[in-house]
Amino acid sequence: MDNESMMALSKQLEVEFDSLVENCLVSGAIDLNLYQEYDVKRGLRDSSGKGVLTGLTEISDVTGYDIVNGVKEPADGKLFYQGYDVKKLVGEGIKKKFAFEETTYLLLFGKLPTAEQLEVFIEVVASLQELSGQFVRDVIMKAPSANLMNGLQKSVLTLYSYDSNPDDISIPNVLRQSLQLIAKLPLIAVYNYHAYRHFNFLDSLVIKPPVKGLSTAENILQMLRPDGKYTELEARVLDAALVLHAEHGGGNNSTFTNHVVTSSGTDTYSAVAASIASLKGPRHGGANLKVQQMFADLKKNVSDIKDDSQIEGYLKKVLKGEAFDGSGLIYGMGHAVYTISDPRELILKGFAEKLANEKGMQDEFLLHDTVERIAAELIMARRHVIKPVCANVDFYSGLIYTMLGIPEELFTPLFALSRISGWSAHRLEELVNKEKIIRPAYKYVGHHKEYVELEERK
Ligand SMILES: CC(=O)SCCNC(=O)CCNC(=O)[C@H](O)C(C)(C)COP(=O)(O)OP(=O)(O)OC[C@H]1O[C@@H](n2cnc3c(N)ncnc32)[C@H](O)[C@@H]1OP(=O)(O)O
Ligand SMILES: O=C([O-])CC(=O)C(=O)O
Repeated sequence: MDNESMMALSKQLEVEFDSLVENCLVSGAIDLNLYQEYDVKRGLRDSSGKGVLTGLTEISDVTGYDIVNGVKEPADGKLFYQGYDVKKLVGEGIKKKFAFEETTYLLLFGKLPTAEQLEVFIEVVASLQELSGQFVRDVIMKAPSANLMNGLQKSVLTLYSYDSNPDDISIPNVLRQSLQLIAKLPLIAVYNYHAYRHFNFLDSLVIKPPVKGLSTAENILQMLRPDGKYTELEARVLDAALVLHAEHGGGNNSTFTNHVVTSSGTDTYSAVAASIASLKGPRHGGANLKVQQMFADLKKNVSDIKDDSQIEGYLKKVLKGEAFDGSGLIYGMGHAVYTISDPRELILKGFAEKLANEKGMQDEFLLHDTVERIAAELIMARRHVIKPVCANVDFYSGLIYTMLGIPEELFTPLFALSRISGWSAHRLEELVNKEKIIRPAYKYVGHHKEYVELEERK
């Protein structure tokens, strides 16, 4: 049975299927007024859009408002990891080589490492940075997925079978597993990409091991490229991007997912695979890929990318669900917490401009800048402004990765291999505090009915 027939229904069953779809649509529709009547916090938000308080954390602080004379005012976004401003962690003028490793240490252990502690930590991670040939052959090379995030989930879930103590959720064991996954995920992502390209597009299959002494960012670039070469600027920009994606509080969808599944007492591989599943979504980390695809679509539909009115026309169609993927969303725009700005986007925009000038891609940068400006105005005009709308971390990351020669299939996996540091820190925090199982309530709004025997149903 080939893939298509395995997933396809016969013509006759297709008709039956359509009526089942109809049932789903009717049965699943809940009267929207009931949400107000029962004061349901849809999307775990209150009526002002603020997230419902569901936990406490010391790992990071994400703010989009200032309190001025006791009143909440939209403000430039701020992001602190373990109390430190993320702008400082990225490194002044991006001079640091191991900023992502330093950030991971900080997130996991709550303090900045000394030079010696960082050196030891880098060595520990490097010693775990390997995947056996057997794992690459039996797991990564088998049935590669077009969306590498599914390949990442499969690989992470299968590592459970290679662990002699997988279900132990004591802190030492979970820390060991977390460090192993942090070390291995860059390899898993790059190897999944090579396998996908080889089996689907007949590209040469080059599986290179990581090189000891290189940073995670450098190793990603050297494992990805056939000649293994990269410039210092490329490695530093990627390192900075990894720092900026590493953590974002307990409430973002993939980290909250991790808290939810961790609270059930499940194993580390299942918890991380669940977070990867969440991050893949286009309203979360998957937005970086959608932004890239949306710009490609815009260029197909707009004859002059320097003409603001044509760009506005295209974006209006996107918002109406008449262009691009029909979702009505302009990807890379909007945020659940940030209002005036996302601090990560501002830093990434700076890198994007620098790289664009170096690589002669100023037009591409200017197009992003124009879309960012017009999209914010259009979204705010359309949704009767509850709060200002800004571009988010996913808006410029794809442009940066493209300028670094990183293929779009790896955009969201790059997010995952960075965010795993934050997920791990939150999983450990959940376990250290022996939290209760997370179990919100759902109000039943259906009707109780008498059971009817099969032969009596109409
Ligand atoms: C790493 C990250 O996860 S960053 C986010 C990445 N995601 C994206 O870029 C996808 C596009 N953006 C979005 O879908 C949203 O802005 C989200 C998911 C990020 C945040 O959603 P919310 O917290 O619900 O946003 P918020 O409360 O500010 O605004 C909600 C309203 O604005 C609309 N809106 C918000 N952003 C957008 C957008 N980018 N395009 C179109 N409409 C938007 C929503 O549809 C909603 O409209 P409604 O009130 O008529 O239903
Ligand atoms: O906080 C959020 O909701 C989404 C986000 O920006 C992230 O996870 O980086």
